[in-house]
Amino acid sequence: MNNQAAYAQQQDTSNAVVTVSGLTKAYAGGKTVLQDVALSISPRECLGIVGESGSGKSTLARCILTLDPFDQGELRLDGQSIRGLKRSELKRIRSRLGAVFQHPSAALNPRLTILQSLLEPLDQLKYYVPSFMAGKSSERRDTAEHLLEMVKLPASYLDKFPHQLSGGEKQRVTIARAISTEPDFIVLDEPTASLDVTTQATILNLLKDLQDELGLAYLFISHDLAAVHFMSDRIMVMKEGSVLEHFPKEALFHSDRHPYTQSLLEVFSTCCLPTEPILL
Ligand SMILES: Nc1ncnc2c1ncn2[C@@H]1O[C@H](COP(=O)(O)OP(=O)(O)OP(=O)(O)O)[C@@H](O)[C@H]1O
Repeated sequence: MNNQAAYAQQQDTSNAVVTVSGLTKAYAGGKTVLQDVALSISPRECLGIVGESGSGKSTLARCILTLDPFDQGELRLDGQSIRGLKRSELKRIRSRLGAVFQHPSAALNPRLTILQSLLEPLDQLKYYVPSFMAGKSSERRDTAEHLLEMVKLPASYLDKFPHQLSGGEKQRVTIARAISTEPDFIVLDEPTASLDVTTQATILNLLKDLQDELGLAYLFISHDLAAVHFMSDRIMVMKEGSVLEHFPKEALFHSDRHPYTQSLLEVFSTCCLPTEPILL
């Protein structure tokens, strides 16, 4: 057994919020984009995924979010296999998942106020009262105000439209929306890639604080190796749809890393990392 297989086998998957095994997918008429992918994510844990463009990171995220079908393998969310689930069961499971993507402008309907956008997911769960509002007001506006407070935006933003917010503020709104239904697990697919460096750091810190406060598990996808190192407990490297290696984050800079991982580090340090591996 190689180190990689031994490390994967050490993961305790008994209470994992997400478990993927043997996941394989090809787009219609195209080549295989995911090949025998396996991973698990425990409660309160962050798994970082890195790999060059086109290596299948976002496709994997979409499969885990049940937004894309896959051809082979198994996906378990909160211990339950999604295979053969009824629509109502899938809807309930989906409400336990959150997602934050690269472009907040694309994620927010320009014609809706921040109040309307924020409450879209909760509106779909008709009788659900989030625990953070238990014993408090059941007014929608109060719930939305509380969500904005959690991402450090003032209540006055509720009546604004997305074009009146900066990129970082819009991303805070999408984060507030992602946590509104109290998911256990959130996919963060390049959540800071469209933001300037200072805003990137504040958003990453916010995501870390929310993870601690709410006990969230994350799947964090990024080309920014410093950000992945900062956010993640474990790191998985993907190449051409397969998992190349998988290690605790402390081992990112070890000399026995796969040559491909070392080449990612080299490219990153040349373009983005002049002195220190961690910017935050
Ligand atoms: N809807 C689609 N139809 C067909 N092929 C697709 C589709 N979406 C992605 N692909 C292909 O699947 C492969 C993996 O794409 P994916 O977006 O998952 O990679 P990625 O690692 O997330 O890339 P990036 O870092 O650039 O976001 C690529 O070859 C891409 O062209």
